[in-house]
Amino acid sequence: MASSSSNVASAPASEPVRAQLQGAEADALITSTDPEHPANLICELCRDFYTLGWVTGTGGGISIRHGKHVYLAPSGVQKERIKPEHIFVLPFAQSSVPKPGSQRDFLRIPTRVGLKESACTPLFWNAFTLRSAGACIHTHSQHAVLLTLLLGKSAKSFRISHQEMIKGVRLGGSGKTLRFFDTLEVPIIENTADEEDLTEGMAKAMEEYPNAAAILVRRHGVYIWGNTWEQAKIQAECLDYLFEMGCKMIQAGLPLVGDD
Ligand SMILES: CSCCC(=O)C(=O)COP(=O)(O)O
Ligand SMILES: [Zn+2]
Repeated sequence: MASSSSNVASAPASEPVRAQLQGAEADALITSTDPEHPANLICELCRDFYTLGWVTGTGGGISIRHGKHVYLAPSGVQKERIKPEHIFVLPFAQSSVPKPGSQRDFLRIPTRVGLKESACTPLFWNAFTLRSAGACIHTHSQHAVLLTLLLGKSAKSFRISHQEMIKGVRLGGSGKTLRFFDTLEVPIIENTADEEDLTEGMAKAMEEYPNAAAILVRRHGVYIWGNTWEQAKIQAECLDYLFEMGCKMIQAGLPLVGDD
């Protein structure tokens, strides 16, 4: 991996090219003093997620859909170090799911030379198109990964009930919040050699489990979405808590469903 893509701090800058290729419109999409602007938020949230162990070692991240655009971090970079000028912006209105790299000319600015969009782009797109999500989070949380291992190879989903934190999770990720007596179910799909090859499996699981608020990927992590970045974050926190609880309950020999 080139040093420019392994550490965003060393991404090359090129002022003459910048003048040619970076128009005011392009600048406006990623430059804002508003901390709630998606380009600023993604950087802040990635730092927070890093401290939780969700996006260490470059993997994982968050994408936010804002109006006609989708904001994404670069691939293979230290997510806790990205700056707004490294954020990619893709048009949301398009017929097909974008493959990383395919949209590179949409908003090319020199701070992104040597960088490409997150490999999770087509998976984030599943959440935007199949659930009308406003944000999608991908974590490599050890709670998610260990849970998929403790449940065993044949487990197609994680089910849990009678936990207060279930009430922070929404039906299908974007509907009404679940209630204490509801059973939460999160499908599990098998990992693939490359992130983007998970796209079809994730879409299939989302269709088979319309009430699921997330998709676990065995030995890899989880994709979680919400109507807004705030809702996606709340659900990611509640689900991660439930994944951790699930691991501990399995290890303690306690049933996950029921109140025995
Ligand atoms: C050690 S990360 C392996 C690739 C991965 O799982 C991932 O989520 C990559 O995301 P990126 O945004 O860096 O393309
Ligand atoms: Zn990943």
